[in-house]
Amino acid sequence: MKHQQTSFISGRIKSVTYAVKGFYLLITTEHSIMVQLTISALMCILGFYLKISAVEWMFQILAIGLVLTAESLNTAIEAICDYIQPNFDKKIGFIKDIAAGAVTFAALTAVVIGAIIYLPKLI
Ligand SMILES: Nc1ncnc2c1ncn2[C@@H]1O[C@H](COP(=O)(O)OP(=O)(O)OP(=O)(O)O)[C@@H](O)[C@H]1O
Repeated sequence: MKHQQTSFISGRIKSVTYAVKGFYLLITTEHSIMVQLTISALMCILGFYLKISAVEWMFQILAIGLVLTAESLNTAIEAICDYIQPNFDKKIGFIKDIAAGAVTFAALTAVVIGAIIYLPKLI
């Protein structure tokens, strides 16, 4: 029982370590993530500058998390596609297109949230 508990805990610690490694890889090697992080940082500076409310911060952070998560999963799907089929393939093209479409859904959501928060303060 004690051994099982130890392996459960060490297994969880290993999983977190791999997840942190993946996070580090995403932010240091993936240009699309770097671009999204830069936009997110600029939005946060704007948020501080215009003193948005706590609820507005929550929505902004949710929108940023949504876009970064979608972009990260899209990157993973692209990597799988490139690994299993490096050559041109119509089905791979379709898979990559719909994965990118998911990012567009997230980005549109973030744009609408951003517009609701900032347009009344800027116009
Ligand atoms: N192996 C392939 N076969 C068919 N079409 C492909 C293939 N690879 C890419 N494509 C097409 O090119 C588009 C862009 O693919 P790519 O992997 O370059 O994505 P990207 O968003 O430009 O990636 P990155 O994050 O590297 O800039 C895909 O959505 C798809 O339409």
